[in-house]
Amino acid sequence: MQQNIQGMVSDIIYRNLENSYTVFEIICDNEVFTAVGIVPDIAIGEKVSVYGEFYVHPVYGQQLKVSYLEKLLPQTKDEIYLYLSSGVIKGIGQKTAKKIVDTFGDDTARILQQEPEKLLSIRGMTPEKVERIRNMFAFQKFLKDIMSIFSQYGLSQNHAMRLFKLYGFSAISLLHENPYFLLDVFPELDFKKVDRLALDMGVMPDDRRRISAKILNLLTLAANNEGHTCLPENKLKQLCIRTLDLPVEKIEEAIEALAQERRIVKDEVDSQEMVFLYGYYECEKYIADKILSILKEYDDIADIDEKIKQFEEKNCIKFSPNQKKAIKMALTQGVSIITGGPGTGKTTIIKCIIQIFEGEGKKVFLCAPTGRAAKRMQAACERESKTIHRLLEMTVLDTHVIFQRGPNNPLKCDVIVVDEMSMVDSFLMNCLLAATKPTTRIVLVGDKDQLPSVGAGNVLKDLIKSQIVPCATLTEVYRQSENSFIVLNAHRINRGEFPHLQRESDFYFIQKNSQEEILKTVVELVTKKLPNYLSCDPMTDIQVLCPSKKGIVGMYNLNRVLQKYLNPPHPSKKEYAYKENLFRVGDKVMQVKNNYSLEYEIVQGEEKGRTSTGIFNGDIGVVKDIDRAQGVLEILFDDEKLVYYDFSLLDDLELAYAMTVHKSQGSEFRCIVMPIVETYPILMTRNLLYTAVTRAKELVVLVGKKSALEYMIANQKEAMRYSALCDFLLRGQSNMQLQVL
Ligand SMILES: Nc1ncnc2c1ncn2[C@@H]1O[C@H](COP(=O)(O)OP(=O)(O)OP(=O)(O)O)[C@@H](O)[C@H]1O
Repeated sequence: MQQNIQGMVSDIIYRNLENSYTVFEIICDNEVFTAVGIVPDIAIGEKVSVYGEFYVHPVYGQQLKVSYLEKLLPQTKDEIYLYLSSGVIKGIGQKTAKKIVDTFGDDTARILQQEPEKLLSIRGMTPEKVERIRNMFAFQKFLKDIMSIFSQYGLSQNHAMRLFKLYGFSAISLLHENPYFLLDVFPELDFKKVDRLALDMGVMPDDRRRISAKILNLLTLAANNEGHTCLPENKLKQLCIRTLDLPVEKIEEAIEALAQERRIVKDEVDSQEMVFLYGYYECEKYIADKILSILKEYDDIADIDEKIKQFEEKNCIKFSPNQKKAIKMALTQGVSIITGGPGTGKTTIIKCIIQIFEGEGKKVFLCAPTGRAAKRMQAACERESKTIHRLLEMTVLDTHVIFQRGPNNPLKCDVIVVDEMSMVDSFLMNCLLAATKPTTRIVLVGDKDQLPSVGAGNVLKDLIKSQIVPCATLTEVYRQSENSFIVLNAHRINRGEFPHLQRESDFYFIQKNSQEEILKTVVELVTKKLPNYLSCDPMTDIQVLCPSKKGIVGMYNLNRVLQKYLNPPHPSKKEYAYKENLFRVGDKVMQVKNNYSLEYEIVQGEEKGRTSTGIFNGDIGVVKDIDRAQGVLEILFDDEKLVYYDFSLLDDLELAYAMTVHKSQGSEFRCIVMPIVETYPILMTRNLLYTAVTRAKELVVLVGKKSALEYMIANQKEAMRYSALCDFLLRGQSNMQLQVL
């Protein structure tokens, strides 16, 4: 229940300067309350009125979670003196404060708020100080005005303050001009809340701004949450009608107007009228056009068969005809795709291709979408491999990501090999191709049956589906030893067959029916049995992968329980509690959002001392230290990158004893343990199970219900993605053929 407390700020325990997250104490009727929240700048001694809910924090006890803080500006002479002399305004101390109240007496409050320029008559006051006073009062008024609107609609003070940072005082007039601009700035806001606000502000239900905002918001959420680069127009219209309750003609008019303004694009894909956000349309169109323009056959490498033979002899290997075909294709085509499941020889083929290209004096660049995948590629190929972001020399300017490599400064190489292509989304593919010279050959390698990219688009599958880009599909499995069932079972699962189970193997299924039993078994395995069985460190070598985040055996609960066993509290281990998470020195953690500007220093190996930026979604680290005074966690990512991780970023960090299968893409672990439970059908799919199983190098243990496992293997329904790349490729090719005729 919302409570209101009015009192004086008596202590500021912590304040994050970047996001204004503050822990502070308020005295009210001789009682001290601890309050936390994102609030405006406050000083000890200030009078405030705070609104929020009390809750009991597991470590710090009862706290008020502040949803709105209003400064109660001083009114009387004495209050103003106390307030100004507290140092709340830079450059004004006790002496000046006294002069101000002595000069203006009971009129001081009015002068400060309405005519601060009159303060210039006081010795020591400068125009800058007057400006600071004016701004401070204006900011308080701004917050009061905006919160008087926001608070009725469940919109937070945090959003109000972020708006101020972006637009200053003009945020209010922008809000009045078009309340829906809030959704452009914060697409994650609930449309219904903003809509209620707008309607109450006088926007008519059939106002074009309202309909346009809904259309853009639906397309943005479809891309961010489900990976669609476009939506069928009919579906979009229905979704709009359902929320807005307006006739279809009104929605059609808004779609046309948005298309005229080039904020969206309408185009027919696969005989269906689709609607795109302009950016995604451009991305997919560019990818298709660029691919078509670099698709060509090269004949500059002589005696390919002989060169492959030399590689075979040197590496004591005999390539299958299919593998040889894949190698020749990559050596002679402008763009090519090599796809196959685990152990089908993709890495071996990449090595052969690189050696032959390099033997011809060609410069080859290797890259992958994630740091861990790039590292694995580097180790396997014994050559430098970078993340695509690093290859493109990414920098950040005012929170905008900029790639130094692009059409005017392309990558200087003859060949680019991209591994783990299934994880590359439309945006990244677009940027990579933009930085590729027309004469650079591109070899795309990946497993098409893995989960698709987190970001919008369906790049690898669309490229394959088009049948325009030469593609080799590897099916024979080479990595097998007598007792190894991981690879064998991954392929069985991929074919829809139940895994082969036998004692003394590296693939186990432990049947447990209730969620409580599954939880108990997973915890026992990770903390006791498997570390003994594999002689390994459960922190680094064993990874629990969950289909879902919630529930008894969901990621959140498993993390809480496993932390208790694997990194229990100790007086020597510093802790910091943030929202539902408690971070402790020694914890295994994971970054869950791309942060392009986060700085790190390499502290191990050849590159020791190098500094750079960028910690990405899925990167795993260990908390090395916690400095509450500075508000930072020291985290070592990927065993080598040391980051001073500001508390303001903690929304992007999770415990990683357990992680979702989606987050594990592109990573490998010695052992994976996976609870198998009945959950949402969309999370009980064959390719989710397949992705999980293929993460393990030495041991797979599935724990749960047999019927749930059978359901997953049978459920081929992948989350469907709307994208247009395949269609654009086909269309582009037929246009080119028409031009030739
Ligand atoms: N033609 C072949 N004959 C014998 N062994 C082979 C052949 N091709 C590949 N191998 C071997 O099979 C194993 C798996 O190959 P590789 O690592 O290249 O597969 P992969 O597709 O990259 O697997 P993953 O995706 O799991 O990394 C390696 O030990 C490799 O030496």
